[in-house]
Amino acid sequence: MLLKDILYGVGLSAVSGTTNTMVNTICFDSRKVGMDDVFVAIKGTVTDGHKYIAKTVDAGAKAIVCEELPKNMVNGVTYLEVDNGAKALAIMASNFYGNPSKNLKLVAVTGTNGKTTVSSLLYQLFKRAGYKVGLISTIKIMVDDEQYATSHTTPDALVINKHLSLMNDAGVEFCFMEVSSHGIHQKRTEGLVFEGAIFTNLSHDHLDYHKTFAEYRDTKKKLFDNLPKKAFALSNIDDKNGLVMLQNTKAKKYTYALKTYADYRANILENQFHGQLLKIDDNELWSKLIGDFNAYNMLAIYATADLLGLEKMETLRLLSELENVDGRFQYYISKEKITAIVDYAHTPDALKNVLDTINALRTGNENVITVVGCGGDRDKSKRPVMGHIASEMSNKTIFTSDNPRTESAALIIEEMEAGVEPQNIKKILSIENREQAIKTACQLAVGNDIILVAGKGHETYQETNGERTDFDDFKIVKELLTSLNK
Ligand SMILES: CC(=O)N[C@H]1[C@@H](OP(=O)(O)OP(=O)(O)OC[C@H]2O[C@@H](n3ccc(=O)[nH]c3=O)[C@H](O)[C@@H]2O)O[C@H](CO)[C@@H](O)[C@@H]1O[C@H](C)C(=O)N[C@@H](C)C(=O)N[C@H](CCC(=O)O)C(=O)O
Ligand SMILES: Nc1ncnc2c1ncn2[C@@H]1O[C@H](COP(=O)(O)OP(=O)(O)OP(=O)(O)O)[C@@H](O)[C@H]1O
Ligand SMILES: N[C@H](CCC[C@H](N)C(=O)O)C(=O)O
Ligand SMILES: [Mg+2]
Repeated sequence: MLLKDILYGVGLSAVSGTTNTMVNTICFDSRKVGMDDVFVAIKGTVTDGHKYIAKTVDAGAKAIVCEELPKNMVNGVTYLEVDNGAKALAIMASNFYGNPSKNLKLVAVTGTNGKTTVSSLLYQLFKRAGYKVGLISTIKIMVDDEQYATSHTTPDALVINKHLSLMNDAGVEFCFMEVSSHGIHQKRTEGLVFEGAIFTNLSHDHLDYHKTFAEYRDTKKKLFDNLPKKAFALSNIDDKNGLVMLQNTKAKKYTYALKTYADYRANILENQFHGQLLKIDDNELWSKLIGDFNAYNMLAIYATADLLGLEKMETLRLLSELENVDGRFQYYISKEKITAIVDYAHTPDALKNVLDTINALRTGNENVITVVGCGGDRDKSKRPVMGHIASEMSNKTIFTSDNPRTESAALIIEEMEAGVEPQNIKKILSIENREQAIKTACQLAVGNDIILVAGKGHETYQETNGERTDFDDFKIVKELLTSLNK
């Protein structure tokens, strides 16, 4: 493709060389640069792409996009100076793939919890309504029925646009995508044209990366600030930051809530283990997904379907058919009626919500046994808080490992233990090996007890020192209960 076409809409502050030249592809990692590529230098959290410019020229790069022109420029190579490398990359990626977000209705879902649930269920609902649909989520990318693996909740701009372009080829009309705060901050979604954006909620997470809660909130808000006028901005105003998200947006504003007046409202009429009865817009609806948090998710989906033009009664009918997303309140009931629940709750708020939901469903003296850990190389400040919540809200808690990455699992567990209040200390155990921890929970459980295995949900690995070994909470807990003949 012609370099000048890739650069359309990228503000250039200095140019050396010609842009009227063909380039092969766009690259932002020097280790992957090949002949005739354009390399975009990005300042990252670990290193700075600008350090590798000379290397990429040696590897055959035909053009360099950077925030400061290097002192030594090689003849025949085009150097382009931009304000922000990450932003330039996103716009270039969009141009390179033919601005695919313009050819479908792209809806962003942001918030601390519920992004995967809301976007995956919207995908399911629109599929059931007969449309061709796309999904970009933590679990997978779907180009209608075609599945692709993914490594990020919000992938880099090249991956996003490549898959959106595949969606264009497949005739996809609607695409639902998770937009994480890392994604917004690193400008992975810059240059995308959104039809609308949904805010689910905001609570404690990623304070290692964003430093303060205000910065974390303002990063999420940017998604709404940048929406076009014709888009919709849909926000949960029961959340105390719900209105903040809408403050400066040009888009059409819509609200949803369970507890206060809003454009879209719902009530929970009945809550059972197998589902809940909701009232949305004066119509009753049976949802297979339980818990107050899923009432919010259902309402967000209903509102979005309405804003995208689906017929309300049809939406209500389809909502009642939706199935749980993998690893989100996924449960198994054993022979002895022990219920094992696997849930991706990896933030204090999610853990509290799941335990609230479980505790509200208890009918007798059954025990709740929670197995939980916290990820390594991620927000450390959530560890004691999650330790406190688990031990306070369960009869027995087993702290264990959850992707320790480069940290010591034992030290992470100690940080969780630090949050346990004196009266709860006798309720906790710490077993570093996650399989052993789950096994102990299974051994302790008797008929009607509930085992919650939290934090990894759909994940099928355990990551230690950069190595991933197979690990699947749901499979393991089910196998253990069976082998223990429970
Ligand atoms: C902290 C973080 O988000 N890091 C992301 C970031 O990497 P980075 O800033 O560390 O990059 P870096 O290593 O400093 O390198 C800077 C630049 O130099 C380049 N480089 C580097 C080395 C070299 O030899 N040559 C070279 O050119 C790199 O390609 C990069 O362009 O940019 C990379 C490319 O897009 C991402 O893959 C990487 O995600 C890492 C792996 C990650 O774990 N991210 C997680 C925390 C994340 O993004 N999570 C959110 C979900 C959060 C949620 O659930 O809410 C997500 O959206 O997935
Ligand atoms: N609307 C919600 N409000 C609060 N908690 C929720 C909500 N929806 C789901 N949860 C809880 O949070 C967990 C994670 O949900 P989900 O995977 O949908 O969130 P996410 O925002 O995609 O997370 P991530 O940031 O890791 O991608 C669930 O397993 C459940 O415990
Ligand atoms: N999207 C979340 C996933 C956390 C899941 C947990 N199992 C872990 O590995 O920490 C994050 O990047 O913080
Ligand atoms: Mg997600």
